[in-house]
Amino acid sequence: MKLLVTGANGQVGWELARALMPLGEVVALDRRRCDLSHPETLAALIAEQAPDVIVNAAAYTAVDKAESEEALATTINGTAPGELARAAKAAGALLIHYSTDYVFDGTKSGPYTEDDAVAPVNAYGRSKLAGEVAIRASGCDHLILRTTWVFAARGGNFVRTMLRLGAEREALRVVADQHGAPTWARNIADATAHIIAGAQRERREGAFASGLFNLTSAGETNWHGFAEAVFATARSALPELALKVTSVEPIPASAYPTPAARPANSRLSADRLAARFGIVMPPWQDALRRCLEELAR
Ligand SMILES: NC(=O)C1=CN([C@@H]2O[C@H](COP(=O)(O)OP(=O)(O)OC[C@H]3O[C@@H](n4cnc5c(N)ncnc54)[C@H](OP(=O)(O)O)[C@@H]3O)[C@@H](O)[C@H]2O)C=CC1
Ligand SMILES: Cc1cn([C@H]2C[C@H](O)[C@@H](COP(=O)(O)OP(=O)(O)O[C@H]3O[C@@H](C)C(=O)[C@@H](O)[C@H]3O)O2)c(=O)[nH]c1=O
Ligand SMILES: [Mg+2]
Repeated sequence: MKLLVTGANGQVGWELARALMPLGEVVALDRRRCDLSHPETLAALIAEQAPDVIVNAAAYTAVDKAESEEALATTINGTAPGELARAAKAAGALLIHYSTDYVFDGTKSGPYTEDDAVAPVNAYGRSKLAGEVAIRASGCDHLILRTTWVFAARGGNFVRTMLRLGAEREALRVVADQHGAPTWARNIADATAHIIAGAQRERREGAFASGLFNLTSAGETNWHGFAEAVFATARSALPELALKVTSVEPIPASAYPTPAARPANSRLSADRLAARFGIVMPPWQDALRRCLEELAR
């Protein structure tokens, strides 16, 4: 089996290059070799590579910047996945694509299921929704995996931002009225490998159906709770990191103005993924500890 990964230098893309190895030949392309801001180049690239599976881990993920660059974000997150999907259809390949909790407005009280209505409140969310719609319209075999609050030992993410700020400042203020589940890129990649193996088995048996699945850590918190857990875990897992921070104040989002609005509820139900692929993701606290232990090494 030949698997083509886009966004090879991203949090998830980096982990995929390792996690997919047991499944076959992995060709992991970074932005330089596969640029989603030029969707018109993708059909030829896929035809030439002739993969059995395409895993699209490339995305425009700068949520605040997307407010002033919505056209570019939409090209990368909307138009390009549509082109990959049409190329996947032509090649008879399976497309795995990642989406986000930010397709929701966050007004639901419980966890969102895959059947809940979408209503993005920011440009990034609209661009990611455009990608989902374009993929569905292509008719290729696909699985769209919605994840949330991704972190990893490398790359840009909230954990690394908190470790940097916590080493610089004594007091931090962090939003406490946005709720979700931090998800480790490694767990996403490992789950993806398991999902691909299951999906390819289904496709061989003629039992495959394309679909949408939530893929997030078990448990929930808010950004303030996550920040406090980062510092508590770092104090034991990363003792050599001199943390200055002594106060982490919980604040409402209204006291932390940002260009992009963010949903208050980002919690996603994990039931559909468990039922189809038998995957139960670990609690976010366990993933955080393992990630920080890795940072220490
Ligand atoms: N990060 C998060 O919190 C969440 C992410 N997701 C989704 O999960 C998926 C993986 O995200 P994640 O790994 O966290 O994101 P990252 O931001 O860590 O990685 C995204 C990668 O995409 C690459 N990229 C950006 N623009 C282009 C382009 N024009 N052409 C090709 N590659 C490009 C970046 O390249 P470069 O390294 O050169 O900048 C980067 O390597 C995405 O679909 C994202 O929308 C969903 C929920 C939460
Ligand atoms: C740095 C900082 C952030 N915050 C707040 C801002 C925001 O509400 C929250 C998280 O900030 P971030 O900018 O890290 O989060 P953000 O970039 O919005 O994260 C999102 O990224 C995209 C790609 C997704 O798909 C989402 O699932 C989600 O992970 O923390 C504070 O309250 N205090 C701080 O010091
Ligand atoms: Mg961000």
